[in-house]
Amino acid sequence: MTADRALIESLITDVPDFPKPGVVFKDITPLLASPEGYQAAVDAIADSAPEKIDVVVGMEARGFIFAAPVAIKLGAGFVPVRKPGKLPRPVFEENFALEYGTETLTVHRDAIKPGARVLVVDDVLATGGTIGATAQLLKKLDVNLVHVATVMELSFLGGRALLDSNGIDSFSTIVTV
Ligand SMILES: O=P(O)(O)OC[C@H]1O[C@H](OP(=O)(O)OP(=O)(O)O)[C@H](O)[C@@H]1O
Ligand SMILES: Nc1ncnc2[nH]cnc12
Repeated sequence: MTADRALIESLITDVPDFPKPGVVFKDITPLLASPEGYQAAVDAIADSAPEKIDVVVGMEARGFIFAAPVAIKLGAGFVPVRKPGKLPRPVFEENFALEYGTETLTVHRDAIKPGARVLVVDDVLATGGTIGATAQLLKKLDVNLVHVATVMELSFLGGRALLDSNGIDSFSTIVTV
């Protein structure tokens, strides 16, 4: 394990039974509060991009925290995928299930030019519902989803299967538990 990966892993804290009994919540706030840890996570995600990226997509809310600095670092644009009722112009939307409930994600219908090379960034891959729904939104926008990167993967929840079924063949994560 590299020193950066060990640092990042050490700064993510388990919180049992949040937001409901039986869920072990991975709290990234200590990582964000560490200048070295946060920088290392942003650098590792930016380095994971396999080719030139036009647009980095981040999902509300924790995805924004990593996706926006990665976009700046790559010289790319940033496009938010948001929860319902937040984007002011016409949207595409997708409903899905996650570890502790159900959710809907939306994106502006004209957010990204067709064919643009897109990197999707989020904090956690758990069931894969969030990334799967985002991939469906990006299909509607007819863009080229080049790579998906997260800070952490909860491998016991099997999210990779949903990535596969959504045609995502390029995925990386910094920490796997
Ligand atoms: O792989 P999945 O099962 O979809 O879970 C991962 C998602 O869950 C969390 O978001 P959450 O919906 O809790 O919202 P937040 O970012 O606003 O905290 C996390 O930030 C990921 O986006
Ligand atoms: N266990 C977990 N910890 C943090 N974020 C999550 N998103 C989905 N499951 C999660």
